[in-house]
Amino acid sequence: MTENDKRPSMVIGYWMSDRKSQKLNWIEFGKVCRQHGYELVKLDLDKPLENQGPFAVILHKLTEIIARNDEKAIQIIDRIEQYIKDHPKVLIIDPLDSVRTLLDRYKTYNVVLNTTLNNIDVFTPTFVEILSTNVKDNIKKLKNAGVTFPFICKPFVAQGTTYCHQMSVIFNERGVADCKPPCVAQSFINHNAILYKLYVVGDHYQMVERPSLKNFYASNDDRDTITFDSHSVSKSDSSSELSVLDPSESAKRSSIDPIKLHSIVKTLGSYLNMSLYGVDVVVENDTNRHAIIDINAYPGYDGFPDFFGKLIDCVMSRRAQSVCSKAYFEDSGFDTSDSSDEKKSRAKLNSIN
Ligand SMILES: Nc1ncnc2c1ncn2[C@@H]1O[C@H](COP(=O)(O)OP(=O)(O)OP(=O)(O)O)[C@@H](O)[C@H]1O
Ligand SMILES: O=P(O)(O)O[C@H]1[C@H](OP(=O)(O)O)[C@@H](OP(=O)(O)O)[C@@H](O)[C@@H](O)[C@@H]1OP(=O)(O)O
Ligand SMILES: [Mg+2]
Ligand SMILES: [Mg+2]
Repeated sequence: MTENDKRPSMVIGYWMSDRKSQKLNWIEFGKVCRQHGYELVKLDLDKPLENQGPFAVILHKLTEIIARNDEKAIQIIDRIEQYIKDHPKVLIIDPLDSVRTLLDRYKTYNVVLNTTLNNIDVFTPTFVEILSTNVKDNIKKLKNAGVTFPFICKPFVAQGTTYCHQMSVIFNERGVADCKPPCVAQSFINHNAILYKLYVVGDHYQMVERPSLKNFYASNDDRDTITFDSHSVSKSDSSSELSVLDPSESAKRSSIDPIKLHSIVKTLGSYLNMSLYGVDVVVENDTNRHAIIDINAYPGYDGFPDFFGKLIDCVMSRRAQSVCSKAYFEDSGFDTSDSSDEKKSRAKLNSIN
């Protein structure tokens, strides 16, 4: 055993679905954690966390549990929130309230609307919430909000359910009957079928290009509603016919502005209070304005180089920040030496080693 092996570790409690951990090859992250003095332990959501810790960090993708909202799911989330309340020094990536905001498309678009990003030509397309099935009322609502045809209809819940990626493009008043409330109606932005995905891990980010929906025009106003699953359009291997530009259209490439992307990350990180998220951006034809059309908690990170290296870096820098935060000082009576939780954690791991 080397000196390094004997170094006491902090415990990172994590939870994500087995499907997600397989996709990310999560076992490898355990090795990266060890190299940095952390131990990775999967949370058993059916048992009290008190007996599983103490944890220095809780790292999670709980979107599907939060979105489920049934009795068992509520109990699980309550348990986690109670643990965090009882252990204010635990770092949670990301805070559950912040994730809840992102699970609600309407709230998310409102956050973007209220940032300073508008000053640099980054915007969220005009949107309105549709809560009723009354077509007449909905037409009025859309008009008042300034949502124009064609528009895209997206389920309120943004992640974690089977239906949350089922969308429709609506071309006329007749099509308004196809809105499936509760949903958000959002003006369609023509962008030559190119989507830019901005993946964020703390202070690091990476942009990847993806296929997207083709251009649709107000002059297509007699068309029937198009329904689609977003995961069949904008994955790296998608080849949907909805992404094929009409032959008359030039496939002129939009120019994505790296300075705008940088500002998006810097601005949204603090407004959202999130470390692990993805932002979908399209560049409007002709105007070159950058539209934020979607924000995802803990996205796929497909194509993100050295994801685990950046993730542990994010954990460590967020810990350093939280150690310096007011809460820490208040709670520890200005004693910046080991917290009792950390001592217990070390003792436990030393006894295992
Ligand atoms: N306002 C818009 N204007 C034009 N195209 C849009 C708009 N909003 C969404 N799209 C298209 O629809 C697709 C799905 O929309 P969105 O990203 O909101 O769905 P999602 O299910 O949340 O996606 P993800 O899998 O990234 O979470 C986008 O990838 C893009 O091609
Ligand atoms: O399917 P992928 O791996 O790509 O990841 C997708 C991820 O699915 P997973 O995390 O469950 O795998 C989705 O989460 P849920 O809606 O399912 O909660 C959502 O965040 C998408 O935006 C991600 O797509 P991306 O934005 O990265 O293209
Ligand atoms: Mg998206
Ligand atoms: Mg999304």
